[in-house]
Amino acid sequence: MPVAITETEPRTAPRRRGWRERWLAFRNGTVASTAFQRWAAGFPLTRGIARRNTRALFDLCAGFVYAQVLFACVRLDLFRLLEAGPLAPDVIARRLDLPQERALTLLKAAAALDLLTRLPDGRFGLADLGAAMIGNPSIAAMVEHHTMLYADLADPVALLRERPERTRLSSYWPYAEDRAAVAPESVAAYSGLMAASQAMIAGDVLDALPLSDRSCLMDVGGGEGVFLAQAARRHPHLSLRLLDLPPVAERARARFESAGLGGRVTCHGGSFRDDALPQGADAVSLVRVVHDHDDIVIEPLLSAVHAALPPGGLLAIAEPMAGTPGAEPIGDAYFGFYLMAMGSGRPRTAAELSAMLTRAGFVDIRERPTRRPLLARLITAKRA
Ligand SMILES: CC(C)=CCC/C(C)=C/CC/C(C)=C/C=C/C(C)=C/C=C/C=C(C)/C=C/C=C(C)/C=C/C=C(C)/C=C/CC(C)(C)O
Ligand SMILES: C[S@@+](CC[C@H](N)C(=O)[O-])C[C@H]1O[C@@H](n2cnc3c(N)ncnc32)[C@H](O)[C@@H]1O
Repeated sequence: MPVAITETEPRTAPRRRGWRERWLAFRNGTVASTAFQRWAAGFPLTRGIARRNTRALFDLCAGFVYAQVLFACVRLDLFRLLEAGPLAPDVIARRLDLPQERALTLLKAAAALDLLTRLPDGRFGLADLGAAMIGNPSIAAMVEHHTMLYADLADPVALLRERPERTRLSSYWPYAEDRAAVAPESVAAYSGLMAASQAMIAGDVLDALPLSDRSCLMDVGGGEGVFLAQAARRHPHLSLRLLDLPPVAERARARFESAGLGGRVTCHGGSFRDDALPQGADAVSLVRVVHDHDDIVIEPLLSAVHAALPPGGLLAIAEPMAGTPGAEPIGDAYFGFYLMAMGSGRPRTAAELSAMLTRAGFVDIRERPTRRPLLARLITAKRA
């Protein structure tokens, strides 16, 4: 069921501000006091909250360590080693070429993080999170990719203060650097990563996206075409178009040919910043594209999509969004800092996207719930 998009940003009613601020000042002063912290950690009615807060703050301090435990598991291919079943620590140590006590340190850390489980006989096997890594190999690719992100975030204050000309991530995503042309060799890495990780979201988005009454879908910034290939299989009546930078569109063309879909998809190489959009589609998708770009790029793009659609034409925006209930750190913290390091774009709330769509002339703007909104949410809009 589509749902109305409402403002999720906190609003403070001016009349209540004085009361709220006084309460916050009292609360913060109390929580900051070490005497109160000690008391609350012992008092039966506050003990649970105090322990949760201590743990939450500790987890924030330790996040990098936890991430590096996962990174070591990925680098050593530990999850695949355990796919066939649990193994004893000395066997694992030999297979990973690690000293026994170091292997045990890793195994115990991974078990503490719910990646592995330790059986009563001392062997280690996959737990839920480790098993999920096997089913989604693109998570491992993201974990490897994070070495670049963490290098850029080594001095977060410098990143916040200055806008560096170049970062590891801006070189990785060359279109973020606003270069006139993007070379074929510079798109292979990011296109491959996007094609792999698209597998995690295409199904969720297509489950929620009504396409049965459409005849032609154009995926703008469609990468290597993984999203369109899934759309093609679900909707045999649809004709399909993909627009991406020329070297990416070329990779998509090759992928469609080898999947036997060459006859159904037209690939256009061009830039949505500089070139007119191809005409003729009655549905357009922007999957993980809007958040990559600043408003100065997205506002004209939405107007161009509006102009390229016929009356009643459908636009779909799918991406992780800021302010997603239960996933706030993914939008505002992870993608906020990721995109800042990349030097282009920002995570937007559904309400912000909705306002941008209204300004571009779209109507009937609604959110269509997806299975895993933390990975991708979907907003559709129509040309009147
Ligand atoms: C079997 C029985 C009886 C009981 C089991 C109980 C049960 C129901 C357990 C649940 C088990 C289960 C189904 C677990 C599933 C877990 C899943 C699916 C986990 C998925 C995790 C996904 C992750 C961690 C995704 C990470 C994605 C990242 C880091 C994406 C980064 C994206 C980037 C950097 C994109 C860049 C593009 C740009 C530039 C911003 O546009
Ligand atoms: C983050 S990727 C998303 C790819 C794909 N939609 C997905 O979700 O897997 C953004 C895509 O937009 C493309 N792109 C960036 N700037 C572009 C431009 N000016 N014109 C056309 N495509 C562009 C990139 O080449 C890349 O394929």
